[in-house]
Amino acid sequence: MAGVFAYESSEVDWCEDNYKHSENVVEYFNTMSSFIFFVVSPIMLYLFHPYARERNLAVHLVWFMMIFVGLFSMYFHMTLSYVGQMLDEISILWVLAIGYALWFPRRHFPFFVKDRSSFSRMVLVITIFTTLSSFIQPTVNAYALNCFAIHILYSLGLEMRSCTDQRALRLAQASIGLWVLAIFCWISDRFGCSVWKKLNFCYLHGIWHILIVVATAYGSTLIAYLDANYEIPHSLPNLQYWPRDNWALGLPYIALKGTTKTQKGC
Ligand SMILES: CCCCCCCC/C=C\CCCCCCCC(=O)N[C@@H](CO)[C@H](O)/C=C/CCCCCCCCCCCCC
Ligand SMILES: [Ca+2]
Ligand SMILES: [Zn+2]
Repeated sequence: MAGVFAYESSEVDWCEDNYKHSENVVEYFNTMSSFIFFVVSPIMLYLFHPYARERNLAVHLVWFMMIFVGLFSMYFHMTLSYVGQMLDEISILWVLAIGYALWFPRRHFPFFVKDRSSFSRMVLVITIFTTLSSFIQPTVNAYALNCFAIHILYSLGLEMRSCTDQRALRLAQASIGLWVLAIFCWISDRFGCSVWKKLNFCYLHGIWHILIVVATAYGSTLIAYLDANYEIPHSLPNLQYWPRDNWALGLPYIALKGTTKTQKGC
């Protein structure tokens, strides 16, 4: 039993050299780069607040859970233990489940689902089942999680087809661009390690951490914005950037401008 907590008890070992900078931390850069979760999550909790107050305070669960994803990611890379890997992957699964339950567009619900509460209950049952199944073959979990990302991109593509809102379109391009870069780093670290070792650059998984957190900040704001246009159009949702609206590298958020119904472009 204690073996599942043992250092390097996970079958996964990322490209970064083990114990290079510390005898207690297996992958130092991968562990430290997970700190980005603790920086971005509180800011996103703050930026999501006006939208969450209007729509549903449960929205805060997404970025609240992301703090735990960061914590478990740090623990995983510090130990490369089996428990660390499972906590890291299962926490990502639950963030995705919360995102689906909150934001999956009502008009795309399966025919037998009548409202969002039934849909959320269905997501809960599937997530519990998937959590239990994740212990059967832990090495395939990460690939299965990435398939959810592909489904999110597909659903976003469908939504954006009829969108004429330039800010939303720009945010979609940025989110997808960041996700593509992130997934390139993740796959390259997994399968191209020998090449990166020759180049003496084994930090791609750490870079993935940074890119995927920013992609999630961009992507979740865009999804929430599309949701706000359908669910709370009277609050006139508007996309802005923090800390300054004209700063292209800021974090996006939804500003609510009022209470009059208007026709939007998405
Ligand atoms: C309509 C549905 C809306 C759902 C939106 C919810 C979006 C947030 C979902 C997930 C957060 C991703 C957190 C990533 C944590 C990375 C930790 C990590 O690096 N773990 C690795 C091991 O250390 C592990 O191998 C990684 C496994 C793969 C994880 C795949 C995550 C999918 C990310 C989905 C991102 C959506 C971006 C949207 C872009 C338009
Ligand atoms: Ca390693
Ligand atoms: Zn990681």
